[in-house]
Amino acid sequence: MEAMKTYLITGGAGFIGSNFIHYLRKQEPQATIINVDALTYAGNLENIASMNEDPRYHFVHKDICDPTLQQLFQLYEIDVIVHFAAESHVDRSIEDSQAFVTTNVLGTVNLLRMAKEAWRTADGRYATGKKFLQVSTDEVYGSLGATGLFTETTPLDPHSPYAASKASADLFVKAYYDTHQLPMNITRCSNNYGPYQHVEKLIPLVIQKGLRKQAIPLYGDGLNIRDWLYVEDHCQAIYTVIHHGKLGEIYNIGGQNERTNREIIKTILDVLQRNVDATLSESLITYVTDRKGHDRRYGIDARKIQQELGWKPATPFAKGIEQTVQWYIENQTWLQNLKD
Ligand SMILES: NC(=O)c1ccc[n+]([C@@H]2O[C@H](COP(=O)([O-])OP(=O)(O)OC[C@H]3O[C@@H](n4cnc5c(N)ncnc54)[C@H](O)[C@@H]3O)[C@@H](O)[C@H]2O)c1
Ligand SMILES: Cc1cn([C@H]2C[C@H](O)[C@@H](COP(=O)(O)OP(=O)(O)O[C@H]3O[C@H](C)C(=O)[C@H](O)[C@H]3O)O2)c(=O)[nH]c1=O
Repeated sequence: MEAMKTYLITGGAGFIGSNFIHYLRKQEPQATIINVDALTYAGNLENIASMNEDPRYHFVHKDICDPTLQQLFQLYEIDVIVHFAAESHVDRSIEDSQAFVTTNVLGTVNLLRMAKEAWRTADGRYATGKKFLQVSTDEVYGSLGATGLFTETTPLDPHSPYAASKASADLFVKAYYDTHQLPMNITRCSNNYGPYQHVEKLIPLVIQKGLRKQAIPLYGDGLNIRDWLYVEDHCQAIYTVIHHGKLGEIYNIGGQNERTNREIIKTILDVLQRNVDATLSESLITYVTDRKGHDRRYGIDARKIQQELGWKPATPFAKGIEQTVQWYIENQTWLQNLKD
């Protein structure tokens, strides 16, 4: 039987990190889970409140740039680092990119240095079972035209400061593998949706505005395309890569579910009309000035993870969006309690 693992999760109070902690606990009831989160505006302890009584769960309120995090490697025999913590919102990175460089680049390098120090043995090798999992994004590849998909060998061509900071972090993770053989994988996923996502992001924003009958801002011509994946499917993909991913490899993750932003908004309004208010109308959609440098289309070729590791998305979009809208309807106080 495999020994119980100890996981260091960064950013576990955010959207995907908190969903991952719930997913991991279901898969491994005995695993030790350490959640390091600085609780920025995007971190919310309510997302993981159900873990509070769990004796094998430990919350550490710290910044990933803090060098004293090294102490955690003395306190615990950490096996896997799942690195979610990041400044994650493109619009904020356009306003001011400093925090993106600090957290996404310098914070990642701090973690890589600590993992190398803690995990490397005197002969320069690493014990089996150690892994640094860098949770990255398809935005590092830039933007697609009308055809084609991002593969793992698509050249990096980030456009927003957010994407540039994630691409830079990915390159440091790769450099630690190439130079120090630090055991790692990088995953690059498309747009996620589901419970606990901050209202600054398109899908929760549309649900909130719809519930309040307020104008829904749609950037540019509304025809930019994203490839949407239900967050639990992303969590399952990450878990699969942790356990079966070949060291040093990059895996794209996506839902084969491309939609225009206009289509996404209409779908959500349709769910709200059926469940909450039959009078809601598309007239709430308000075209606003486009995002600067707005990537036109993302589309993921996920054949590598599907064929080599056997992962595929389990949640059809119609089902995922219905249960997501339902979750926000039932958790409106969660929406109101968010920090700006
Ligand atoms: N949201 C998406 O659609 C998507 C898609 C692909 C990849 N990703 C990547 O997944 C990861 C998680 O994204 P998300 O949408 O859950 O983000 P999020 O903004 O919801 O959560 C980020 C979390 O990181 C924490 N954090 C931020 N700076 C920190 C610091 N310096 N030290 C410690 N903690 C810090 C925040 O408090 C928060 O809990 C990110 O790395 C992001 O790049 C996101
Ligand atoms: C907030 C908002 C967004 N939009 C548009 C802009 C995008 O074309 C699309 C989705 O925007 P959002 O900011 O929700 O997500 P992306 O910019 O695609 O980035 C997201 O997906 C990737 C993979 C990550 O890696 C990011 O962390 C994550 O935030 O809707 C609007 O039209 N109006 C709005 O008010």
